[in-house]
Amino acid sequence: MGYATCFVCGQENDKGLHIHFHKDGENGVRASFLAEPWHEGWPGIQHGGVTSAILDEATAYVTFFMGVVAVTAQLQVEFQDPIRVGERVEIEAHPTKVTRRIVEVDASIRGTDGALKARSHAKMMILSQQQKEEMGLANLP
Ligand SMILES: CCCCCCCC(=O)SCCNC(=O)CCNC(=O)[C@H](O)C(C)(C)COP(=O)(O)OP(=O)(O)OC[C@H]1O[C@@H](n2cnc3c(N)ncnc32)[C@H](O)[C@@H]1OP(=O)(O)O
Repeated sequence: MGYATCFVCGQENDKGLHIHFHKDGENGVRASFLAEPWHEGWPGIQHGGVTSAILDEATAYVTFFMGVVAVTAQLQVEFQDPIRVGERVEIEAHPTKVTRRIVEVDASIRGTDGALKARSHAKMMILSQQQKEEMGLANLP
């Protein structure tokens, strides 16, 4: 699923996070992740950029499963509680508003006990055929 070389989900990206996202209900997305030592910023704490990349990807998978080619135009992240190295977290995303060109998505990361670690609100812009061509994505559905 997704793209083999993607930094977050690509199974062929040696340096990637290798997160497997799956559909949850009609439009939702779910995944799980274990923070490793090489994902830290401050000692023992997952880097906020890694957290943001995971939220961005979960958001993108909502549109991916909708069958449109979209890019993140806006991503607003709240970091609520540190994600510790060695800690498993659960990731979830779902659409909140769909218009002709923009899909708004809420995503969250929680501990296995359900405690909120981070959440985001994003706007995904659905690309026109011309934009797909300009970005080299014309061969995608
Ligand atoms: C399977 C998973 C694959 C992995 C995917 C990972 C997801 C990603 O991280 S994608 C990479 C990161 N994102 C990007 O690189 C996107 C870079 N940005 C762009 O390419 C462009 O700015 C793009 C396409 C978002 C918008 O460009 P464009 O379509 O020309 O916008 P434009 O025509 O000016 O505006 C259209 C409307 O959207 C609005 N808009 C444009 N940009 C934004 C924005 N950033 N935020 C909010 N609204 C915006 C405009 O205000 C306008 O609204 P209205 O029609 O009401 O006036």
